[in-house]
Amino acid sequence: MALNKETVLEALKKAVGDSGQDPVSRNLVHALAVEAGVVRFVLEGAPAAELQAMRPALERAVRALGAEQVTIVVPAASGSEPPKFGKHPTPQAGPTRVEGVRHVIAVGSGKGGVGKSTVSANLAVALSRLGKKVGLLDADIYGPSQPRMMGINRRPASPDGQTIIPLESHGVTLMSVGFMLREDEAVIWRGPMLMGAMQQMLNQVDWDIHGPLDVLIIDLPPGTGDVQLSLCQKTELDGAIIVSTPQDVALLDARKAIDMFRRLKTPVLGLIENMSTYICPNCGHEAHLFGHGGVEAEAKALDLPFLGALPLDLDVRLAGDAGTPIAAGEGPAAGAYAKLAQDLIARGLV
Ligand SMILES: Nc1ncnc2c1ncn2[C@@H]1O[C@H](COP(=O)(O)OP(=O)(O)OP(=O)(O)O)[C@@H](O)[C@H]1O
Repeated sequence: MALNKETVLEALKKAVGDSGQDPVSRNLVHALAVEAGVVRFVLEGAPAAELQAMRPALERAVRALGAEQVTIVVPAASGSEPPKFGKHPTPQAGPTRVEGVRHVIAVGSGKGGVGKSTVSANLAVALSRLGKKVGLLDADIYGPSQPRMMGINRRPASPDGQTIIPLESHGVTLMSVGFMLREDEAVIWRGPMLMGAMQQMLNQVDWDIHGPLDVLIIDLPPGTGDVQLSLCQKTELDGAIIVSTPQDVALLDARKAIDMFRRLKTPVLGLIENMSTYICPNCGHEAHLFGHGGVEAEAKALDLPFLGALPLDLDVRLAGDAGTPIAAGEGPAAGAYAKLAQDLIARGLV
């Protein structure tokens, strides 16, 4: 059966049995996105325990349609009174600096699922291991994955109801839009509220709670939407790093993202090729599942730095799913991230 929004919604309707109770009719399914075998949506509007209970059946139903990756975001349950989050943006003349942060680097991609969040998390951890003070802001509103990848998901405290105290994981100061979502806050998915939420995450979070950060890495949503626009216009960025796989279809979208950053006068610091080579763990044979070298060639053509190639490695996914980025350990993938981090430092970007 085809994989598209209609077939996904049909499958979700039938996934939990009783048609009167199906999550689509109950309006629990929000921000559904279906793209190249990847299905994402937010499940909210009922008690978190109930949503968590129905999640496996929904995932199974979508996978049965042939989806390769299914991301179902159930907003974190609220603890004590949370900081007020998601408001209209306050007017601001031009781009402002993020206080307590020396460098701000956005990590973007044209296409979804190319590993932008994986690269952001691992780069943050690798830089931290090299002694840098690192912050990571997960601004991927359509599928915040840092709570899972960094192995932490709870609502940050706000002693005064204004300042948001970021969390800490694997030596990285962390804030995710995923920490802040509650059942009644779907409004932040829309234009002006979204800009307000971005402003809050940059300006209300106490980023330098443990001293000034050397770098804040921002994990953007894929594509060229409101978040990117708002960020580039309102925040002084050092630049953006673009992650792509070597496939033509991913490169095509990467080009669009680069074009957007250039038009917004945000320097593109370089390109990273993810899922570059695959070494068979059994026989050592090297294969190029998504092609090879395409991103380096693209960087050359666009006269941009090529920052490195990262292997396709099952352990990278397993580590991300388990909440400890591979860069926190040892081995070839961790080494590749350490090299990337060293290179950014050598270029004076961090
Ligand atoms: N080099 C790699 N080797 C193996 N698996 C990888 C690699 N990079 C990413 N992955 C896996 O691919 C999937 C997608 O990665 P990730 O979520 O980082 O992509 P993304 O570009 O941030 O996606 P999104 O569009 O959802 O924001 C994840 O399951 C991740 O663990």
